[in-house]
Amino acid sequence: MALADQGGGEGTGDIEPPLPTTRPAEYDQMEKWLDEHPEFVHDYFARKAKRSMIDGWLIAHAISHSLGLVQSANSSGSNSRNNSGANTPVRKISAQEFEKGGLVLNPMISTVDGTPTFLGSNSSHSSSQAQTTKSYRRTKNQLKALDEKELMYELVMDICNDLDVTSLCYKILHNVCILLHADRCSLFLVEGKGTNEKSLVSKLFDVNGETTLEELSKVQEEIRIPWGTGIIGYVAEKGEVVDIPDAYKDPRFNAEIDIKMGYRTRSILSMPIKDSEGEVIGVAQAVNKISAADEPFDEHDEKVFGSYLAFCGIGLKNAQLYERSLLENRRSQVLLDLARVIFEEQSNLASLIHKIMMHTQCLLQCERCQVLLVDNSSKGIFSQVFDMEANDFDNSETYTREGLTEPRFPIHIGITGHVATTGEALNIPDAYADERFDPQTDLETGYRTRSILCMPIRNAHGRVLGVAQLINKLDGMPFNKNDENLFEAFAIFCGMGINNTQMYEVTVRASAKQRVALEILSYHTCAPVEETQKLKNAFVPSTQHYRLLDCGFSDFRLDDDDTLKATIRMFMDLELLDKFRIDYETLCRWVLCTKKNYRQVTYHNWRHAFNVAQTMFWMLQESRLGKLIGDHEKLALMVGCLSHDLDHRGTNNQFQIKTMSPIAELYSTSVMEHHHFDQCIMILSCKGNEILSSLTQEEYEYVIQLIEHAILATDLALYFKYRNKFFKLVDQAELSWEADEHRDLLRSMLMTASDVSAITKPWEVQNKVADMIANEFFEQGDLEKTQLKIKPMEMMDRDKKDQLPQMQVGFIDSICLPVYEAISKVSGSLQPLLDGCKRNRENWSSLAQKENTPVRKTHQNDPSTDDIIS
Ligand SMILES: Nc1nc2c(ncn2[C@@H]2O[C@@H]3COP(=O)(O)O[C@H]3[C@H]2O)c(=O)[nH]1
Ligand SMILES: [Zn+2]
Repeated sequence: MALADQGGGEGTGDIEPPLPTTRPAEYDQMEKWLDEHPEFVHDYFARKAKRSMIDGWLIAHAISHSLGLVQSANSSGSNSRNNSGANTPVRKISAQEFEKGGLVLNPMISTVDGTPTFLGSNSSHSSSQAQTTKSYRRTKNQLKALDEKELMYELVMDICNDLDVTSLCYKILHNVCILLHADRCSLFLVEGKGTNEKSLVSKLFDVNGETTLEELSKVQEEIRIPWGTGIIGYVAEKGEVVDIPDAYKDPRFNAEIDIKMGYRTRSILSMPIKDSEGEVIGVAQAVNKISAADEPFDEHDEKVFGSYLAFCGIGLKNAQLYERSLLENRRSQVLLDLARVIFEEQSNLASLIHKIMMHTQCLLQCERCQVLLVDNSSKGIFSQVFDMEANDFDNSETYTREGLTEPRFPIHIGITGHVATTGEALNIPDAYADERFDPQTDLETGYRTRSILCMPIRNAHGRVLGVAQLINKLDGMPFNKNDENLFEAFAIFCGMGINNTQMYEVTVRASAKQRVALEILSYHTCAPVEETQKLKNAFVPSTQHYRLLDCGFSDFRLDDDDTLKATIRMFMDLELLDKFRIDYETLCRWVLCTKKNYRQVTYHNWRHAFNVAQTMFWMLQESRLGKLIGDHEKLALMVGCLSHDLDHRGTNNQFQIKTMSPIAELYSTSVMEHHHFDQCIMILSCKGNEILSSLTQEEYEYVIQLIEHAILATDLALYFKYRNKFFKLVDQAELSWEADEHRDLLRSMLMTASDVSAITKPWEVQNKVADMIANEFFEQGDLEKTQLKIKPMEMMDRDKKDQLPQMQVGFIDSICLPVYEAISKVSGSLQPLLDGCKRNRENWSSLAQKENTPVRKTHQNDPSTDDIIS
């Protein structure tokens, strides 16, 4: 292979400038040099060859003998890239390959449950491993010495293993000459089976015992005989033998061929060749029996001929099946190649269609190939029209790939319109004879449309996306069944490719829109400058002042500004600003922004987040945990607490799922918690809010991972999942500070302990907070009743309000006491939380007794309760 022949493929889209038409002398020198240095060529190719070059090579070598379309490197001395098909290796395949022997390949698409599929059921023959074998053949004289039985045996053996149709036909004729002592023999094969246009085509004509196959193939012209015409047509149609002693006396005999060949036909013995099912697949004809007295063929000859052709029929059928399986294989290669191109090009519709058209044009060899896309918004018109002519291959500079957007024309006109509206494929041999054809464009352009093959392009759901149309086959014939089959497969690939590309374009747009939305959002999320400056300049009172280290702390006395300053105070006391080089103004902005991103819901608002952070602060400062928990962990826990319910909507995870909210579409478990974390990240990455910006990349990733873990841990479902492991470790005194998993578990438990810490507060505080929680639950319950028309769980049912005390006892028993008991065992200084929780249990319990209803272990997230939401 000459490298110059294959260079610069179109396959990957990188078009190289065309080389000059006359090949400069240095090219020849260079090529000579390359020929002499194969190692260099190999090395160069291995290092530098582009994908397109390799594809070109593969295609050229996979189907290298396609009807003269392969440009030989040294043919006419010109560079092949300037010939038709420049830049594209696909030019080297032609649909005519598939016409070989007049075979119609099976349709490529079968239908499974109404869905088109390429997986055919006709693969039985294609798995054939058979090869054409070159066995030893006896000479003519050796054969003549055999008796008739032996001869028949030899001649049958001679053909039984040959799977090449041409060589097999040659052998058959050669042997028939010997068997029948005939001067010449011919063989015709049936074409167009299953159609109304069956005919007989000469495979080999006038073979005598002497001519070789090579000699014959050089001179033979194809002779096509219409079905039922002449002697051959008669034999095929009737399936009968015809024995004619004197041809010139038979009206079916056509003397023209004798005149052309300068030959005199006397006797003829013509016989059908049938396959194993008795169907005529060809006709063999022996001419002029060689005998001393010019006797014609006799009954005995008929018998011998008949017996031999019975075997030939089977052999021929096998060879045809084998040939077809090879072609099907080759066709699969072509389609695979197209599939690769299509799936490589997902981003640009125009370029994708250009590539598809190029492949189609190359394979189906027609003058024009068009793809018309249906307008998505106004279904009655084609929005884009792509048009490629055969000579566009030669004018790649002038050819524009962009689809013409003007003029838009209505779908209801002409052939394309018919296909787009009905979804029906059309194969029109003569456009002007079809009333649906609109000759207007021909009139305007002077072009003459003859044959048209037009197919709908559909997406996976069967919606017509557009229409693909081929005009005028280059060989002047109408489009045939094979063209239809191939083109249908192309249309399916087109549909997939166009669909993918359109989806990709939609996704790109959606993503751009989302980015715009995020930009706007982050502008509004951010704290206003004045507020940041005010907070930055404000005096931050001490921990004592805010009683932040008071276990019974409550935010009730504090106004919003105080909650902000108290938050900053906690960061200061934990020395997080110094340790993580957090810019003070950035911290102020971040705290403000975090607060702003809590909604004004009844319970899950900023105040809740602030209280949770305070409990965490208290635990980190007051207990021995503070010494064991690392600074990065402390930072993550504080950021985690403040962010853990960001953008809460006052409704729980189950509600998101039941209402199919967009958040539930994003996540299937810990739905809201994932959203809280996403919001946290969004704020942390907002300009001016980057409190973690001084961390190294590694530290940053670690802290973010800890924050995520902390926020997700506030999903009580996860608390239930992991707590037993933790309780066991604590009970068996096996909790180890060295083990990452143990630390993870501990941090999770601390998050839960902080999250539900209102339950540990003095009674007035707990009572008020419980009321807030209950009210938020009732609000969700109201929504469930009114919007979802479902019965809410008791805890959320306003009508069951009176049951609050026993439900609080249930909540304490199932969730709170176990966690406080466990963490008090880890650090004795956390005991006040447990004590507070127990005191509140007493209070709720005595209230429940007053209500005189049994205490129920009820909580939405406790799997041990009956009321767990399904
Ligand atoms: N029944 C009840 N549930 C509570 C109480 N305090 C907290 N919770 C629940 O515990 C959950 C902890 O995580 P969230 O803050 O998301 O939501 C909280 C409520 O669902 C309470 O006093 N009573
Ligand atoms: Zn919470």
